[in-house]
Amino acid sequence: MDGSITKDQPIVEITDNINGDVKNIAEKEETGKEMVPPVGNSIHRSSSRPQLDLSGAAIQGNFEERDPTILLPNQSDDISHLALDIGGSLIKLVYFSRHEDRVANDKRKKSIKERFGVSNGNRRSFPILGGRLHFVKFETAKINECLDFIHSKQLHRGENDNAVIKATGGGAYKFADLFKEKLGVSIDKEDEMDCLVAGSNFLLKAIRHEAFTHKEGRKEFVQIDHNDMYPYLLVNIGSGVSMIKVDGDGKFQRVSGTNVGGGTYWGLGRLLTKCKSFDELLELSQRGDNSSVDMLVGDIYGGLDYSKIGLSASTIASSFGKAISENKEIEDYRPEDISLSLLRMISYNIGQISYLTALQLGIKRIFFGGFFIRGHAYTMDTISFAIQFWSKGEAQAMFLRHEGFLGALGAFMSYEKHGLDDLMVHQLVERFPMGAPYTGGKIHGPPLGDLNEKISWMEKFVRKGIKITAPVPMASPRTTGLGGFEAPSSRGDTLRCDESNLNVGVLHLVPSLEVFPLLADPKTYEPNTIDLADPNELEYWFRVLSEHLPDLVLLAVASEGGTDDARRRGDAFARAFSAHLARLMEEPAAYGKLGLANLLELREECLREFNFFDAYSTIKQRENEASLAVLPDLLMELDSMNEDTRLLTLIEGVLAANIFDWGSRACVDLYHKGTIIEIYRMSRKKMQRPWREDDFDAFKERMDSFRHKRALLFVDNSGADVVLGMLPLARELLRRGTEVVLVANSLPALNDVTAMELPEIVAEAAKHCDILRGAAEAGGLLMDAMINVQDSPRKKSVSTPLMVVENGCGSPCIDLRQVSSELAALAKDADLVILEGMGRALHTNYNARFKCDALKLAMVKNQRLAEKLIKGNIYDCVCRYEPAS
Ligand SMILES: CC(C)(COP(=O)(O)O)[C@@H](O)C(=O)NCCC(=O)O
Ligand SMILES: [Mn+2]
Repeated sequence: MDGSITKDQPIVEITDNINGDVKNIAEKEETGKEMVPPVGNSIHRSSSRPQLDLSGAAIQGNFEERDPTILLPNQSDDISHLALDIGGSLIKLVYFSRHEDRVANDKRKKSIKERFGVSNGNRRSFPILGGRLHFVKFETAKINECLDFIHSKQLHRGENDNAVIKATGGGAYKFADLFKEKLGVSIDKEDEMDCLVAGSNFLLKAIRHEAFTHKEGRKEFVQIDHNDMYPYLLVNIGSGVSMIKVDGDGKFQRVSGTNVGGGTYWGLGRLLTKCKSFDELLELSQRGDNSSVDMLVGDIYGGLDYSKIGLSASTIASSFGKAISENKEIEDYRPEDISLSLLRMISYNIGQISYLTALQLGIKRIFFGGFFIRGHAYTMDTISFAIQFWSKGEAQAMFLRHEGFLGALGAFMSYEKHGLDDLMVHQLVERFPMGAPYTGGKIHGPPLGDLNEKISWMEKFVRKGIKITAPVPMASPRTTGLGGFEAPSSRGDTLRCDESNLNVGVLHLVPSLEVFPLLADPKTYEPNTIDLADPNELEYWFRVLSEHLPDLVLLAVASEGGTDDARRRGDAFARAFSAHLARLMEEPAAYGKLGLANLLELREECLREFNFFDAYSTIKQRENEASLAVLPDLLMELDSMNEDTRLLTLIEGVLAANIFDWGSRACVDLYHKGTIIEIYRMSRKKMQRPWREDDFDAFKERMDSFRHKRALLFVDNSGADVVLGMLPLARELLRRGTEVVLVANSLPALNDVTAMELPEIVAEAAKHCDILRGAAEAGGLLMDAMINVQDSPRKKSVSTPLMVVENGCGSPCIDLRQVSSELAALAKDADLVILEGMGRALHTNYNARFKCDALKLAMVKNQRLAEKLIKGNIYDCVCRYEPAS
């Protein structure tokens, strides 16, 4: 076949091309309204939940914009969107935004057509978003900032003038008049316990990585079984402490509590150390050594353990006990030591009482919440230790990532229509944009969603020479285990953009997401083949991603015309992504359980956050054109083969063409050495069997003896990968009478082909192939894309259909627990799944089991992964066939 390929095109000259090739695209604004195409009945969620009413939905503004505002004329307007928990020291806000907080008149709006030279036709090009749930906090002392924030975002605006905001906490009473006076809204007071329980139940049910244990500085997420969740003890540590036995939704009883809580720590701490804020006091404890204040077992036993009753020498015998025997005044003690001693005394006490309460009531699970904890490692370790110690290892403390927002979330849930009560894990996507959550008071993060302010804010940090790390908590303390705590490690000179240590991002509510119905066991499905728990692994992948960053920024900036504005955004993107990496390097579990797929997705999200929609658009287009030019020759050659040889050649072709991966450093280096076609040829030549993992014979046997009804082909990269690899394979399946659905990304990621780009590519390919033309017509693909196809008789098609569907994500990987409802609907009749590429077939689904036949095809383009996963080498291939399980 080598000889038959005639058209060669240079593949890359990265630096030359990036800046030279990209044309400046005129900015365009459109204000027209277009109807959103109706979503097919088969994929409509039926639900009792009072979710958004999408009937009659219409785009407001530019239809082709990425996440256009969608007007929902039939959605009742009283949908709740702000709730508060006004505590003694902090105000917590939960608010809902129905669409992205974007500047209404975004100057960067460009039509998809203009940008990528493809037609959008009347296909849906965006996910319909339910909305976003934001978590924000303010110091109560700075309530005016909170009021300003609400006002600036117009969160208090109901449709009618006498708007009501749900609120809980003492401040709901105290500040009701102020809200009326300043915002003209009434506060509807909700019971605090009701709210805490509602918030906690929601979180435990709806967020996958919500509850975790924290021992000796290590966080581990706990999978909560929704069918075996109750009863549990909820310990809410605010100023005081409440212990609530929860038996179900709305079913609970306050069973105990203690007046020694967060207020005690802060109050005593303020008196004893002169600290000005709770966070300052907590910060101080990081550098403390409590042994100078506390009386330890070793102090009593001459440095020895009291081993007979299981007490090590470093166990605290009496908090502050040393102060009685020494002739010292308060000034003689270090405030750091006092703060740590206080923190340990109070945390330990709460842990002990909680355990005794749980024991008395026969409760196995204890969850801790409340803003006292603040994601502070030392506090959590102390509570965990107390429970571990007193239960002799039988019980363990669990913490909640949204610990401080239970009340506010519960208040939100108390609106009659909130749309949350029934939401399920797969319909929520948590994202971590820079500066989220916004924090008022002492620390000013960038206001959410305002890109310009966000960039200026980051630039300010850099000018001051301060390192930014992304939101969330402090470094883990060094502890020595049972009772023997060493001094907690200091946070060094790193200033976080959010000192308040919140482990929460923005919750995207996407009602249209579904669990992929062909997963054999969704409960045990784990989409991260590499879970990065091994620190060496973590460090390696962090380095790879950091090293990739400069090239990516160049591409991203070029894709936006290389303007000053693009450069500024590129810079901010690089800083933001590096900050996330630094944050996660320090605390890998900060954003939930971390896998490689999460990191790769975070990078794409971060690009989008800074308005880089498709950094690889030019490369994708060039490679598509080059590959389409040689496709007719390839198809001719395939047609000259017999069926047996053809199937093998096709699988070889898919594996060979998977080499075109702009996310792999090794491959990008390779592209400097030849044209697309040269590299494709070279790659094919190397395709000697057996491949490192080679189930081809089993697959072939199945294909020879069984005709699948419908195959889902999860496609990967643009250019040769899809055009010379997956399309010819799709054609073969069609030829054998199997319906084919090409499953592609909803949003761009690296050089992956998107669902929006595919019809055009298929149409181009169909010009040279009757099978593809008939199938694409039958699948409704050519309605708008085929306008250029000449001489195509418009008779009613009887061919096996070829369809395209978006997968619901914008990542180089795929988490099959959250796919588009369209894909889920089409999957119901499918009996073959083909996953292609490293991201989807290896990083995420190498170990996934399916209810139907599955084929996983990928070239491994990373030496380390090759060694680890298949005990092979870079450019080795995987052809893993697994019959239905
Ligand atoms: C991002 C990718 C998963 C994309 O691979 P693909 O799915 O396109 O085959 C892959 O390029 C990757 O894992 N890159 C790691 C970085 C590197 O090896 O340089
Ligand atoms: Mn890819």
